[in-house]
Amino acid sequence: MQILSFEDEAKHLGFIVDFLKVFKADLEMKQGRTAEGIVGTRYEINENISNVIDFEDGNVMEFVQMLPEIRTTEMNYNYIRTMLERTTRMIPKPYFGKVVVDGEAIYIGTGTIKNKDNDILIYDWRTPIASLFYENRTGDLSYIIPDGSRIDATVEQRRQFIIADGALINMFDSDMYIGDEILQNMITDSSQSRLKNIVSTIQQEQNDIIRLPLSRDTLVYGPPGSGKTSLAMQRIAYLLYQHKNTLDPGNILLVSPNEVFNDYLSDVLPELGENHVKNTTFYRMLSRFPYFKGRNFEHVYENIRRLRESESGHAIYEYKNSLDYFSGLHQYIQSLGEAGMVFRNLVGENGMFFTKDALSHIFYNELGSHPVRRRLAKMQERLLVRYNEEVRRLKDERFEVLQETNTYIGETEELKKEAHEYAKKQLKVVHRQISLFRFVHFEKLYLNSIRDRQFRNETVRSIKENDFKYEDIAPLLYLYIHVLGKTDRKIQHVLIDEVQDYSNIQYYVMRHFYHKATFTSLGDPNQQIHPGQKDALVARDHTEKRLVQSYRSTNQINAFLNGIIPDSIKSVSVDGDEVQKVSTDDEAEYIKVLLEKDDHPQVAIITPTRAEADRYYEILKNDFPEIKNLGETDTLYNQSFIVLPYYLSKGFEYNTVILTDAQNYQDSKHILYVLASRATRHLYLLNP
Ligand SMILES: Nc1ncnc2c1ncn2[C@@H]1O[C@H](COP(=O)(O)OP(=O)(O)OP(=O)(O)O)[C@@H](O)[C@H]1O
Repeated sequence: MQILSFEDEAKHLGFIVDFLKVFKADLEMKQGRTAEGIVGTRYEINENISNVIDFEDGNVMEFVQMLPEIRTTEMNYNYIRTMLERTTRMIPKPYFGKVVVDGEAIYIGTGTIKNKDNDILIYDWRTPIASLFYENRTGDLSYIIPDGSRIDATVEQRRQFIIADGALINMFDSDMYIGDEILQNMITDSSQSRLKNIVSTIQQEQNDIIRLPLSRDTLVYGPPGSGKTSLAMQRIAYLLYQHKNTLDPGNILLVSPNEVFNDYLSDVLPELGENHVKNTTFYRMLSRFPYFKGRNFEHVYENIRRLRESESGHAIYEYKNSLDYFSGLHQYIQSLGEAGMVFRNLVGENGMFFTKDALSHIFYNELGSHPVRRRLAKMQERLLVRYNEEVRRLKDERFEVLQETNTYIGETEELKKEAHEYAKKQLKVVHRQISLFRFVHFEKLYLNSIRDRQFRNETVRSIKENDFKYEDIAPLLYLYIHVLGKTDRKIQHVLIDEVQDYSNIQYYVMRHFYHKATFTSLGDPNQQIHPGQKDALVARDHTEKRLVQSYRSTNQINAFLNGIIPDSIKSVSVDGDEVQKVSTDDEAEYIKVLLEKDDHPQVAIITPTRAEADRYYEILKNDFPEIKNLGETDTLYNQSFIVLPYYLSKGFEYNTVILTDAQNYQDSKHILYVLASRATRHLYLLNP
């Protein structure tokens, strides 16, 4: 094998950059021409055809004949646009890696580029053969092609490149990640935002997970900084590439603890283009069902705060999230076909429309042979028929009254309209109850599922006050989804980040609702910051993977983390300052002096309460005008200087982290662990 020197590689890069530039110019020209073509065809259609479509004349046929041509031109246009976007993006950095496989050089970048003869000049990192690069070693290896078969290959060389503005800066022949300079540079580069595109330094254990088949559920556990969120993103890009004919971004859902991921995704994965992957939170699932509109549910943040700040509330929280309650709820749902379904009276402005007993009679006696969800659907149909009859009856009745009292003559149509409006108004509430299935009393069903009397009474009280707790969301959704058979069939893959923060019942709500989807769930049991204890996740038929290495924080910070939870992290990072434990009477003053003295590119001041975050913000905002007080529903993620209460820090990463009043976490080692692991370079604990 001939080993290319730096000069040879620089020459090759020059050739590729020139090729891309010419390719780009060519695409721009084609784009112009295709756009003109589309405009021209549309013009022709507008001028000659659509104005006078005439079946006799035959120009409909002419139009139909033009359709494939229009479609091909538009597809062509879209293809050119995608290629142009890709080429423009790749000119400054066409590739980042190379493997020489059985004598052939394979250059790897963020998209595939071919020349006119269809030779591949650059391989997309998601192609099967590019997988060899991420094995991080040379020798006899193999990779898997889409039909599932394994191809043996001898990797003779593995090379990484640092390229900027189309010029070769450096290159490394590397077959081990230890001493991987590019990875080290990336880890220590604090100038970047939280989530970087890690495509050029994906590690072997991460690569294995990214490339797991779509058809199986996967559960990934790994310590803070092991790249779980990053690899969730890369996995999305990978799956979309692998299944480009059957999967589009709209078929993938990312469930994360906060709302910021849409911004990340388009920033981090430019290869996804403009197409957006859907992102949701568990809480936001509620808004999919208008049944729950008008009910006030506690947010997860309020829930954590309430439980941390008060002695009470823990027992009921734990009860409702327990496997015991969940299995009871499930059995209860199974038995509803036989007995126990609860209905509401349907009452309009003018009195009773349908009693709950009558509804129950229909459900159990008239429709008793059908499955529950079918019965309810049929009941809804029948109720709507009854509603229409009643509207008609009320309208006629009203029309008569209006006619008798009306002093003008000849306005029958207007009177009919007025009577109709009146009738609909009388039954507006009833119509809403029917169409939203509010004739089923889900709150009552929920209460009946709570066997513990005291918890049941407590729940009755909070429901009466329209003060639903966070832990009420999952059982209510579970009931609603099961009883009515509601599912989302569009989503084919769900990625749950921070899965340790969900209880079994929450997890199964998602499993059942997205029942066509397979799941990749990622988390870390050591990072559960919710104060309530819960049973471990019971996930069936999962491929379970564990990550061990952590790429975020300095060795000193990782050592500190291992001090909190022994042997939890394997550090592959760099050395930095010692973790600072500071005793001070005036924490705010200490922070001011600290931040004025040195340049800290990104700082997060993490406080034990919301009130404290507000207080620090007030104290610091004059001296540091760029400071931002992070709110509970903010979606920003790349602020250089923020103050935030601890429960909002999940998933963030900051160059410098300052924990105020750190003695607050003395008895909550998991929280301290999460907070300390947000720091990449500098960690200060004030009054620990
Ligand atoms: N292979 C890699 N190459 C370079 N950087 C990496 C790699 N894997 C992870 N990182 C970096 O490590 C940091 C942590 O990654 P990420 O946030 O994905 O970890 P996580 O496991 O989700 O952490 P946490 O559990 O604390 O939320 C990020 O800055 C990420 O860019």
